[in-house]
Amino acid sequence: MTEVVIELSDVVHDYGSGKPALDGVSLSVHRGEFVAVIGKNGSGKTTLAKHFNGLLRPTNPAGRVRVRTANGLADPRRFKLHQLVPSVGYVFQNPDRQIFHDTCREELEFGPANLGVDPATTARRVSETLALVGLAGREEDNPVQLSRGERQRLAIASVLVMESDAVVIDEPTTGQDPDEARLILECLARYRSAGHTVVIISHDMALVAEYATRVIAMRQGRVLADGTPREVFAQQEVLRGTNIRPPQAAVLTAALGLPGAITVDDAVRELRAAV
Ligand SMILES: Nc1ncnc2c1ncn2[C@@H]1O[C@H](COP(=O)(O)OP(=O)(O)OP(=O)(O)O)[C@@H](O)[C@H]1O
Repeated sequence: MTEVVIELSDVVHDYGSGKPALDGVSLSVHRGEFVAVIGKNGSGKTTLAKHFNGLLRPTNPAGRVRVRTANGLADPRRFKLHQLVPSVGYVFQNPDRQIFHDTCREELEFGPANLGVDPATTARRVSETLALVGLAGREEDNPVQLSRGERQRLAIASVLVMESDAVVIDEPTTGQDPDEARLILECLARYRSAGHTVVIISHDMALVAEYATRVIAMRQGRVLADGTPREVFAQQEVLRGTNIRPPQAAVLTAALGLPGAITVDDAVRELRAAV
């Protein structure tokens, strides 16, 4: 296992309703993982993710969060939010609504400038990040000229450009067509290949199966299952009642008594091997 970048221990979060949105969650995220947090609406995914960068804090005295900083693992409470950006970046749901500038370049310069990154490094990062998200050469375009999917990728790029160790993205593909959704996941996979950790919240099980290295399934504020996509989607009995639908390939091969294939390619391979 690589080093821990985010660690939660016995985290409870109660917004005040008396029924905690997180109910005793302990887990560690390691460097280089591509984690997908899944679960039905209201299961606590966003509340969990907001603990990863100190946006929310445990409401129980025993709850503890630590994130990797330049000086090792530390409690986010010791830092102002912007001081944690080098450790964990966060992309909110509907980041499209957070585009403010007149050009793609300015949109991407904003974060590094706030962090005090020098102009030459910022310029290099802006062009590299635009290339990473498939928007090379679009520096001077006005974001309103971009397609819906391109705007989503620009909004994600505005966080990736800060080169946080880990990036947490709440529902990166919601509202996107399948091709665009795949492009977005490809961008995140490339970001991960460059040595970063990626955590997404997603309802798209086929893409989760294909891109995530680890799946955390949530139910009523607790971790219901945690493992590789293959391990988690094989637990169809456990997932029943959560409205998490494993990818079709997993359902098909399970019904045929073949061990957990989770992508169409896997299923074809397993079926060929079985006949
Ligand atoms: N700011 C808040 N104030 C009060 N209750 C909240 C708040 N945010 C979330 N909740 C409640 O906490 C629970 C978990 O919500 P959360 O948004 O973490 O779930 P989720 O799995 O991310 O849902 P979704 O898939 O709909 O985004 C829900 O019952 C929700 O109503």
